[in-house]
Amino acid sequence: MSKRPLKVALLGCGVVGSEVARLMTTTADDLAARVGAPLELAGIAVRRPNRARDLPVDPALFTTDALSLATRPDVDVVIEVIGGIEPARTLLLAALANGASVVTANKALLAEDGATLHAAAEKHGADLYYEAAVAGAIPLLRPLRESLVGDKVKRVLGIVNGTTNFILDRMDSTGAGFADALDEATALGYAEADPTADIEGFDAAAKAAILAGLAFHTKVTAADVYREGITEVTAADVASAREMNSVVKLLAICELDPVGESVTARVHPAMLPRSHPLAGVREAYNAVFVESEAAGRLMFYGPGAGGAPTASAVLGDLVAVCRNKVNGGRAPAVTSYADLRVGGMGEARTRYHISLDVDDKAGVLAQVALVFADHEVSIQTVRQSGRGDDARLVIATHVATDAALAATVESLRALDTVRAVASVMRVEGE
Ligand SMILES: NC(=O)C1=CN([C@@H]2O[C@H](COP(=O)(O)OP(=O)(O)OC[C@H]3O[C@@H](n4cnc5c(N)ncnc54)[C@H](OP(=O)(O)O)[C@@H]3O)[C@@H](O)[C@H]2O)C=CC1
Ligand SMILES: N[C@@H](CC=O)C(=O)O
Repeated sequence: MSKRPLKVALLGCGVVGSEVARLMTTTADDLAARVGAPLELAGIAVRRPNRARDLPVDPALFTTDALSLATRPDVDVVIEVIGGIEPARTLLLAALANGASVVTANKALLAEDGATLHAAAEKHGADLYYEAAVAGAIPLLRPLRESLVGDKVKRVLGIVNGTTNFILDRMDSTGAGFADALDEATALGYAEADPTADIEGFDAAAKAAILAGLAFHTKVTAADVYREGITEVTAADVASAREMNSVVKLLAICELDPVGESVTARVHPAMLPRSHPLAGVREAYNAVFVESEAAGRLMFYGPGAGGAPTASAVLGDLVAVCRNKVNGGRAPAVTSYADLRVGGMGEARTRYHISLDVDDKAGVLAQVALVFADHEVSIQTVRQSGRGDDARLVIATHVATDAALAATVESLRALDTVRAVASVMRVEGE
């Protein structure tokens, strides 16, 4: 084993960083054996150095001067688990310019400015690894970057946000309210520092951008991703889904068009039949299907958020970049040669379920059908349940444009036999 310890600067010591610090300390011998050199924590940058932290590390390691720590000449690797765009971007660019390799879990930054970080890593001969940025503990980015690089990926589809999956699962399985379920997800360390990023779909959109870029060898940013969060999903939507033996999930879908010229990436809630494999993904777990030409359909599944699971992915990257330091190598380059057109969602393929609370009278179906015909929107199936005040129609339809959907829903609302439009939900996987 090489005798010189590799020095590691840890930027951030919150939900993820504290588990990284704990595991680096408690598994130091194993990590040293796997790397071929001991790893030494050079310092830990935080905002509040005097905050009580129950960690087996020397309190003298804590500092508020993240920039000095990240650019210390003796630091070999910088781990960034602060989050957000700034100061993280400045710190990582300074660390890379200093020749340090970088491990980060920061999907927001990678999805906004990953190209600049990759260019800096390339220029300074340093590594940039970020397995923890997408789907927590699940090994997914390295399989895309390395294992599948000889294949042609055509589609990536899955659940990539633990917090929203936790909320939707609680609403479905225990009838919990949205706010209570979000509080629970936050207390468990799943949510972002500002949980708006989770519930409005920004976090999943950032992950979709990273996945699409790696899968299709092109540049995709979060701004390219069509995004809807789960704040509009109501208890009625979840109940409608349950009535139809379905669940509501927040999906991220990245697709290469059939001729391979353009890419779409979208994030939105959708109903999935309970028989669909993604419907069984509970709590803060994530699952992602990767469909490629030669391999076919692969499924990646595991804990998508939380301190220890995410720290596992960070430590995997840490060992990889340290091995590269010891052996004088570098990670395989991330390719973005394809320069594909990037767009949002293809509206023509949008399927919806529209649930109507109706008066249980003869003629209601004919009235509803006429509305769809008037707007030139085709009905795929109609299911009727309940009687009297509980009567409900669920109409599966294919809508070409958002305007046609809005006009159809407005006309349905105006019918005297329709008491309420209970939910309008996009559908996948039937
Ligand atoms: N939580 C999760 O399940 C997952 C998180 N991630 C990503 O990991 C990163 C960290 O997340 P998480 O641990 O949950 O976040 P936390 O909010 O729990 O921790 C953030 C840490 O950064 C420190 N910090 C904040 N601002 C500064 C600053 N200006 N200078 C130095 N330190 C600073 C905080 O210091 P102090 O402790 O003093 O407040 C805290 O230790 C984010 O990018 C997140 O998206 C990725 C996958 C899963
Ligand atoms: N807030 C994120 C954390 C992991 O990326 C999530 O809930 O998935």
